[in-house]
Amino acid sequence: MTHLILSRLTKTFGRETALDDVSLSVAPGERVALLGHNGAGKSTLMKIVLGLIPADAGRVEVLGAPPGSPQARAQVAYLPENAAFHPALTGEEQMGLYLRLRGQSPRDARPLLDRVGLGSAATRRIGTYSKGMRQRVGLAQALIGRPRLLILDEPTSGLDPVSRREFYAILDDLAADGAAILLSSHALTEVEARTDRIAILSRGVVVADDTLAGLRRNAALPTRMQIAARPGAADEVAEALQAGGRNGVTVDLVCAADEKLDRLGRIAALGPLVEDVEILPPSLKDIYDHYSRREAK
Ligand SMILES: Nc1ncnc2c1ncn2[C@@H]1O[C@H](COP(=O)(O)OP(=O)(O)OP(=O)(O)O)[C@@H](O)[C@H]1O
Repeated sequence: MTHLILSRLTKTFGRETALDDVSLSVAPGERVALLGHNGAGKSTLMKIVLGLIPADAGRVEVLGAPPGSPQARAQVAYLPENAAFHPALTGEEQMGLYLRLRGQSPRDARPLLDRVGLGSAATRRIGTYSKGMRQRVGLAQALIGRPRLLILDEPTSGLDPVSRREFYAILDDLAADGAAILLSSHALTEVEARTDRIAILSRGVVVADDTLAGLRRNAALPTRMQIAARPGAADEVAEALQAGGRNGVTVDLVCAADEKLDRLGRIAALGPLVEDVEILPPSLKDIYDHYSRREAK
């Protein structure tokens, strides 16, 4: 069973179309990133999945049940963008509170905090935690009751690369245990690490839904090459390759994705005139901009 199915979802607020014919699914064990600019519709989509607001049209299935139904709620966890905790409570006390609210023993607080790497800070007040640590409290809270679908709203924004990696490592374990994960973000650089699929929302429309490799391939953006010429040979190299840019001994070349091998062949044919070649593939930002600029289909 696919854990989350959205089919032809539409939601408007007055004259504002927040979601326009959105279809998306997340299978067990899959980590899907939902990317989009401010106002693209990410939070609206999540609120519909959680059953907090209704869609105008379309179908939503959360673990085979309607969103917000007791069956769905029992198996769905949510981490809001700015999860707030009581600063005077320790991590353990705060988790104990959440556990009691879910009808579970507060004794489970410690193992949950251990799981997100907060075991050693469990008895410290949350007011003294860093942003990364507070995000982990949020994740620990989301893990209560072994949810099968996790909805995480910008969980990695503001985290440093190490915290982000550790966060993804926890998500890896959850996915390996069969949970489906949908997380939102503004930036491809933040989710590139370890998600299985990336869906890009632009003005309420899904403009791309693919693996990062697939997005890269389909965007077919130009590749840059920096060719280090032998001292004194830059002009000759630039001319032979009909390259525009030149910076000292380095010749810059921009070519279409499908011309890359041909260009490399020509560079290799220059033999000793060339000392080195650096290939700079399109950046994640270039790829994201390519899709998010694309008009709705
Ligand atoms: N309750 C509401 N009333 C009116 N308009 C709303 C409401 N909620 C969302 N919108 C509008 O719907 C659109 C999508 O908003 P949404 O919050 O889903 O975007 P988002 O992708 O989550 O943005 P952000 O990254 O800034 O959180 C926006 O144009 C927003 O102004």
